[in-house]
Amino acid sequence: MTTPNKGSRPLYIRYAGPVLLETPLLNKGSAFTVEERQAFNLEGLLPSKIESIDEQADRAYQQFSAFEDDLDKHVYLRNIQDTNETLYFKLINNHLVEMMPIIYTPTVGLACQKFSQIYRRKRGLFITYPDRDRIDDMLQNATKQNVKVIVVTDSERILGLGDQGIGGMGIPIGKLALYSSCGGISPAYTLPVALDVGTNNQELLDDPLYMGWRHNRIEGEEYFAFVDQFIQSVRRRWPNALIQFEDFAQANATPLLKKYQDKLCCFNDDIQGTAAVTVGTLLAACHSQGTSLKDHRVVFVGAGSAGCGIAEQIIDHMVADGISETQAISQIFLTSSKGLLTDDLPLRDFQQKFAKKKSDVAEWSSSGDKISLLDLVKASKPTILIGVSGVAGLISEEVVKSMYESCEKPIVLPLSNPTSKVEALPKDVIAWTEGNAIVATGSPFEPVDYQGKSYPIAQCNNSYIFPGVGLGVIASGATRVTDEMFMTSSEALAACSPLVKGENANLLPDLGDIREVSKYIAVQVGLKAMEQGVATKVEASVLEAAVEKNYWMPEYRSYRRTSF
Ligand SMILES: O=C([O-])CC(=O)C(=O)O
Ligand SMILES: [Mg+2]
Repeated sequence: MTTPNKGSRPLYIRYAGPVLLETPLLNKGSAFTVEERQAFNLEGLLPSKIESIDEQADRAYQQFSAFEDDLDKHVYLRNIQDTNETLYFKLINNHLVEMMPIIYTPTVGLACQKFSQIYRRKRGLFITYPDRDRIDDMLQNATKQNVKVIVVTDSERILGLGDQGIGGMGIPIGKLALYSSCGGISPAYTLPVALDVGTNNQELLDDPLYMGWRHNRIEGEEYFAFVDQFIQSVRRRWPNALIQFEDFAQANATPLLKKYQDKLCCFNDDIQGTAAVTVGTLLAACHSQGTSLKDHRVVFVGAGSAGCGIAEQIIDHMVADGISETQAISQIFLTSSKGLLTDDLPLRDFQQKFAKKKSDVAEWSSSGDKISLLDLVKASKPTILIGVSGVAGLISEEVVKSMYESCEKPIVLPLSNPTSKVEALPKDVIAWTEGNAIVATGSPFEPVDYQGKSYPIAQCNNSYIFPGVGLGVIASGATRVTDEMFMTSSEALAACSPLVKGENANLLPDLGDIREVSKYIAVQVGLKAMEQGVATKVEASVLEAAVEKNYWMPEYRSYRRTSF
């Protein structure tokens, strides 16, 4: 990576002595120079050898490699993050492919479940319901002064693991680590937030070590009023900050997005980010097959906000490809535990438009009652199958084989996270379809060997999207995140797919290339923001330069002392 950094400019700082070594954004540990050690009262506090960041990273990598257990590795890395953020990101950048599953999906899921057991040091803000009248003060206490990106969760639906109380804080921390390592947004500008509205997870409530508010979840009007208090405080403190909603339960995710989408710079990653990466993956798959998305039939396993969000974006693309919205909707089928969504079932707002007329499809049911996934696959002959249910194993051998009977090259995306929740294992899908399926998953999987051939499994995870979208928003100064900006991010991702280069290449770019991909997405998203009038218009070359300029790389800056 050769991106120029603004790192050569010295930084004027107020801290010295042990406090400087305890400030993760500023600490350089053994890399403090002789002059800095003298100027900042550090003499005697460190071993004498002055090290480079590369030497430090080599030592840290050796220590990391000595751990066998992934959660231990996670704790180790989190500890470096809380001690020296520059070194943390240097290490992650040097070993992104190996470390991403440790700092993010799937290990972060376990870290959330065990948050109170593995807790070491403070990071981010915990905003607890009983303190709701002091949120302005709490935002003043944040160690970061110039916050540009906030990832906030209320932890009610952490990955596919459900309510994790304040343990959900692991997710904003993990997502923001990717903002910095993949999206080049300096950690000085990022803030993870956990809204502690209680938990309904009895195991946590009974756990003496649980560190959150021991109370059942606040719901309804009080809940929405509390979230609004938080949002309004953020607007007062950092009016231009981008807010990413993460892992809210379905029942709240869509209303919150609808409420704030047009009023502030925000998005919901599980709805819009997941949809964008999925559509990007589908576009890449279509491109490799020489097909158009508008000619596909899509079955969803799971009909929550993520599934409906993906379905919405697929429809937008089908319409852009030239078919009517009605036609597009007729090619999309969503199933929940009650089978195919039909108009005789109780439906959430966001599910309504996808429900089929029961009278039109009643005969598809083999039981005379609900239309099961298998019934649906037999009747609708899908070419794309997407798992967003959070339930392991729902995409069965029978279902995939039945799909394969009427589709030579099925596209199968079991997307649920973490790995333990995946709807089907890639190796099974490949075997059930005699090596003919295109498979992508939400969590990382090793390539599959089938009959002497290796099949790479793309990780269709929103990490391909949100860092680039965030960088694009910041670099362009966008004030809103529109649906069209997400649509653009899908197309930009698909344009980076290496599959076109060879039969066995991966559907999505290598993680090792994710920084370049994020920059490309950022520029496209920024241009779209300008086109839509939510960012000030500049030449593309000016935006490209802004993306480069905003792209932070983990290198130490030299320090000068501010006069006191
Ligand atoms: O975190 C991930 O890997 C993807 C995601 O947003 C989710 O599953 O909630
Ligand atoms: Mg999420």
